[in-house]
Amino acid sequence: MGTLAEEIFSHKLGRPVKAGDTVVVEVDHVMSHDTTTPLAIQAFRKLAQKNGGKVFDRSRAHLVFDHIVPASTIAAASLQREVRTFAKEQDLPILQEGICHQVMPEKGFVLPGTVIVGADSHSCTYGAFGAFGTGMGSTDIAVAYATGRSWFRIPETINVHLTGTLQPGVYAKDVSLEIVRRLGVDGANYRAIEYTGEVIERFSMSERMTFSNMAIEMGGKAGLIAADETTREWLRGRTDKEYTIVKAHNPRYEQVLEIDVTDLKPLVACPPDVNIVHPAEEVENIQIDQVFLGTCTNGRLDDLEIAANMLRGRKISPNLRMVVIPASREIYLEAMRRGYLEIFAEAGASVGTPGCGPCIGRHFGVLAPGERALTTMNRNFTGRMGDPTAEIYLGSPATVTATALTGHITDPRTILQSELVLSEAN
Ligand SMILES: CC(C)[C@H](C(=O)O)[C@@H](O)C(=O)O
Ligand code: SF4
Repeated sequence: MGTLAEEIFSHKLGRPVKAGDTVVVEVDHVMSHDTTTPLAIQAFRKLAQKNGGKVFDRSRAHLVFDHIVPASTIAAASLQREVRTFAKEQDLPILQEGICHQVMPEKGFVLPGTVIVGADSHSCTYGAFGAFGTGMGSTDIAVAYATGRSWFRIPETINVHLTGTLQPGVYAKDVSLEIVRRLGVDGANYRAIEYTGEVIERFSMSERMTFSNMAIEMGGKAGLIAADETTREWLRGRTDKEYTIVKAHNPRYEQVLEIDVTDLKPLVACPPDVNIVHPAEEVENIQIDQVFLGTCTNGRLDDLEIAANMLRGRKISPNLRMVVIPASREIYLEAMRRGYLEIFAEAGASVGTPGCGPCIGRHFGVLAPGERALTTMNRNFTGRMGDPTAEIYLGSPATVTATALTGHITDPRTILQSELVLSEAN
């Protein structure tokens, strides 16, 4: 009997546990990336001596290069060389084919009922698969690499229950922003968020990942969605491992937030916090210097498809730049086959290699003082994309693309209205 978080931990431990319990669990997978692995290595070297200096299980430890790839500075290149040396010592591959949170599921490492820890705050994305995924600091990750175990205080759960039907032009990202608006940036501190309801059930894995990904923007430890046939279908061909679909049973939630999505409009989060959310139509006069379509929140094939359908045969506004970065190589290749990359390039966008891109301002697409960006990212913190006086606005791929066409924040419904793309995209 319990919430999805309680059920996952009970399943892992083979005994019933509940929120508030502190447990030590054998983790299923451990992940760190190019910017967090160097620190983890330092801690690991101290900790792992008695293990013969080896990671607990080569098949469950994952080094991903995604944040600054290919390296853009000498400092980044040097740190990456350090990680490569470590990877050789440990006989571990380096996964350099996209954003960690996209690549981990694609490789079949994220399975329902499992526990996954990552040295990145958006490791909560794995919750979309009914896995307890959470971010940890590099030292905790070093412990997990050395021992294969982590300790957890099982979190209380906030249930976000979504009903109704989305209007054309309104997407999973808009609903996610509405949830942050209602709960606030610390409304789920140390809690798990469990997303339920007919809207979630209808959503694809990609859309579900957008929700789970943004749980941390409310302080959430995890953003859980019970696995179902949609999950099974997505995982088919990606793993031959057995897994158990764990569900909540008579859960006792700390709080329930019900949202009927029917009247929601396209939304934009304004700087400097993700919960400063306004309907796009109310902030339409804001001029934008750069739009960015990508990241672990919205850099997947369906996101690119929405943008490609809107940009086909058109040019972006001469007053801004557009950067498009597919979240993984798999997505990049499929987008290429479908002709999306060609549409982006012909429209005037810069298409980048899979990875985090401009998301943390350390690769390319950096903002100058006072510039404004509208992006599909999950965070709009001050200074994140470059100069601290630059401003970051967040929206759906459709809102970002509509804005690319006009040069100022634009409600995508004004562009989509007369188009077939409306019915295709929803
Ligand atoms: C660089 C990394 C530690 C960071 C995180 O943990 O989230 C980044 O991915 C981010 O999105 O801000
Ligand atoms: S895409 Fe952005 S939010 Fe996601 S892991 Fe990379 S830097 Fe973090």
